Amino acid sequence: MSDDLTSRKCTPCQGGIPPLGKDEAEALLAQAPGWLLAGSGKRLERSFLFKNFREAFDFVVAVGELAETQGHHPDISFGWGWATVSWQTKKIKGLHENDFIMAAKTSALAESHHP
Ligand SMILES: C[C@H](O)[C@H](O)[C@H]1CNC2=NC(N)=NC(=O)C2=N1
Repeated sequence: MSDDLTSRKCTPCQGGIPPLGKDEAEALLAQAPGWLLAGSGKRLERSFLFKNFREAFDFVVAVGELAETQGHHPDISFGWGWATVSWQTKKIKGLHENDFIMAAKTSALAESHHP
């Protein structure tokens, strides 16, 4: 991997470290308002509501662009006026602090998409 910060990818995405335990994940959840642990504590999920399809779609595109810049990618489902975003570090089949950072960034994007 390059030294260039702009080209670095999520370190936990390379695997080889343990996922967060339930207690650790629950503690971090306090800093991620609105997010819930799903999949027996292996995923972080939140649903967002929007005024229409376009706003939901634009939000999904913005989260996708964020994912590409960060090298860490969510599972997203969406439809007319809603989107559900799920974060997990797939390489470790569970959660890492990075997922909580991405969740916080996702929430900030949602706020800017329905002012
Ligand atoms: C090489 C590449 O960076 C990795 O495969 C990344 C890509 N994006 C990823 N995203 C997520 N959510 N989990 C991963 O383990 C992951 N791995």
